[in-house]
This record gives sequence, C-alpha cells and structure tokens, in this order.
Amino acid sequence: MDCNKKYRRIVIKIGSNVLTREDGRPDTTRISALVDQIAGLYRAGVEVILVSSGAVASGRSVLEPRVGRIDTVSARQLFSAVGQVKLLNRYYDLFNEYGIVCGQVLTTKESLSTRRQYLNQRNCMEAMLAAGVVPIVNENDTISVTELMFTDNDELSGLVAAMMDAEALVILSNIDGIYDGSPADPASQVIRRVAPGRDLSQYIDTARSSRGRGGMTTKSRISSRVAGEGIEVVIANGRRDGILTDLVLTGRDVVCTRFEAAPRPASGVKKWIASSEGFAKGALHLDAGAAAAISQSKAASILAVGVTAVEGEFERDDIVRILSPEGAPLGVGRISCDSATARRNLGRKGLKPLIHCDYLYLE
Ligand SMILES: Nc1ncnc2c1ncn2[C@@H]1O[C@H](COP(=O)(O)OP(=O)(O)O)[C@@H](O)[C@H]1O
Ligand SMILES: N[C@@H](CCC(=O)OP(=O)(O)O)C(=O)O
Repeated sequence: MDCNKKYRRIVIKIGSNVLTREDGRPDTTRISALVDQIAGLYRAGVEVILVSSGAVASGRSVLEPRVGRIDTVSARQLFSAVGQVKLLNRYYDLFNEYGIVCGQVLTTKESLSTRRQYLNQRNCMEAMLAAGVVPIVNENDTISVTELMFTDNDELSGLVAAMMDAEALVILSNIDGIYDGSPADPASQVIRRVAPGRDLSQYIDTARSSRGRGGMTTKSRISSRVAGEGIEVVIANGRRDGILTDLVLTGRDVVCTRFEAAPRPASGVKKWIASSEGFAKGALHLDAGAAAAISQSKAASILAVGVTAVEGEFERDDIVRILSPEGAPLGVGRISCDSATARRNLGRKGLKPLIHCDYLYLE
C-alpha cells in the first residue's frame, strides 16, 4: 500500500483458506498472528473493520463427524451457526489479550438493499468504531440462502469498504495476488499494479477453490469496482508472516496485487448506489438522446421522455439498472417512482426525473 500515507480507516477481509488448515481444522496460529498485527495497526491509530469468513469451515470441523446425510443448505446453516460462535470466541479472546474489544456484525444482502437499512448498518459500525470496538463482519449464513446470498465475503467486504468510507480494502487469501496465468505454472507472475479500469478476467481460472465461494473471479471484479469508487484495494497472502504490518505500517515491498484507487471518490449516496447493482429490481431502456445526455453531462438526470421501456417490478427508491438503446449496461440509479408509474409516464415530457443525477451512478 502507499507507504507514505497514514491510513485512517481500512477494511481487512480474511478468507476461509487463510483461517483453515489443509485438513479443514481452524489454523489457530494464523488467526492469532493476524490478530497480533491488527492490534499493532489499532495501536498505531488505524481504525480496522474486519470481514472474516471461516464460520462454515469452523463449524464443519466440529460437526461433520457427527451429522449424517444432510442437504447442502441445511449443512451450511448448521455449520455456520456453530462455527460463527467458535470463531468469534477465538477472536474475542485474542483481542482481549491486547485490551481490545471486538464485536460481531452479522448481515445479509437484504440488510443493505434499502437506503434506510444501509444507514442503520453503517450507524452500528460507526458507533462501534467510536467506542474503540473492532467490528468483525460476516454474512449471516444461517438465514442467507441461495438467491439471498452475497456472491461471497469479497463482495460483502467491498460493500462495507464503500459504506464505511474506508481508504483501503485488504483482501487476504491463500495466494500472493492475481497471477498472469495459472498460479500452478512456475512461469506465471503476480500482477503487481492494476490501473483503474483494467480488466484482468483473461488471467483468472474460473474453477473455484474447495473452501472459498466466489474464488479469484469475484475478488478481481469487486476489487476493480471498489478501486473505481476511490478506495485502494490490495489482494495479498494472509499466510505470509507480518503481511498486514508490512502492507499498512512499514510499507515494505511485499508481493501483492494492488488496484490503484481512481481519483474520483463518489459521494456517500452514489457509493451506495454504485455498489448496489446486485440489488437492482428492474431496468430502464434509454433512447439514444438520453444515453448521450447522461454520458456527456454529470448534471443530466433521466427523464421519462428519454425512456423507451421499463423492465421488472419495483417500488419508489429501489435500485434499477440503466441500459443503452442496444441493451448494454450504462449504470445504476435510484428510481423516484414505482414501476407502474414509470410505465405510465414513458415518453412523456415535463415530469420530474425518473432518476435524478444525484442518484445516478454510471459505469
Ligand atoms: N490468476 C489467478 N491468480 C491467483 N489465483 C487464482 C487465479 N485464478 C484462480 N485462482 C484461485 O483463486 C483462489 C483464491 O480464491 P478463494 O478460494 O475464493 O480464496 P478465499 O477463501 O481466500 O476467499 C486461489 O487459491 C487460486 O487457486
Ligand atoms: N460466510 C462464510 C464465508 C463465505 C465466503 O465468502 O468464504 P471466502 O470465499 O473464503 O471468503 C463463512 O463464514 O464461512
């Protein structure tokens, strides 16, 4: 990370692969080493929000030997219910050795999907940070099933970083960064810097790893998006000794993939909208004139007169996708009316904007 910069607030995401040994048991030495380093950052005045995976793996190590045949959804619910307690107890004890209090934040995709719930979540974590408490965030796997789930905790950590206005997001995995070929090929090298907007999808092997959920594909996609919102993102190896201290405090040149932050940080509400594509309830198809207007001016709103079709059912203040006349995604925005009203007003002039420019985020 930028070693000349003192970070005020960062989000650190730790993947299941970092916290779990090859045989599936929790790697207590590693968890302890990471907490030691986070305590060092805390002492140096950096506010840390931890997004920790590992509940399912932790519960599986306790329960797998004793449960019989069970479907995958129930297994995830059961393992996470037990594993989350075990994981948080361990964090609590380890932080306590440094006199640091940590607290649990369990969330769901649904809990971030409306602006009001989003602000409630943010307020909770702001209150924790103000009281010197380290928030430890995870998805509530006991109730998040199938389509209600985040892609994985990489997606969640990106949302948390934007929501909490963090300056940097550190994603710790079991690998040094994103390689420019198969990580198994000795000729492959870690891509060290990624300029805003650069697409790395060609390098990623889409096969997922055994314990994680979204794999490197989501890490890369989320990192680009978060960096585009003005937040530096680093993917690094959580199993390397001293990784967090090196990245955040000493600035030692450690192998990692760093996504440079785009210079244009979005406003708070725009950050929420930008990260909300996954919650979109519908879509607006623009005509050529409207598409040109919003691409040319930041002050242009989307008016009913420039919309040719409305897709899906939505309520006022929901997030909708904006599509070009050819159907290409242009961005997302918060709609000012429900879908029935939007359809009724299609093509009409002189009405208030369907999406005001302050609530419009273009890719
Ligand atoms: N180009 C690539 N560079 C690095 N890792 C890759 C690449 N393509 C696929 N991967 C895989 O992605 C894995 C990391 O993702 P994941 O399993 O989701 O980790 P975590 O549990 O830490 O979130 C690596 O272990 C690696 O096998
Ligand atoms: N919420 C799950 C983590 C799911 C997940 O995204 O895992 P990973 O890809 O290892 O970060 C758990 O605590 O087990």
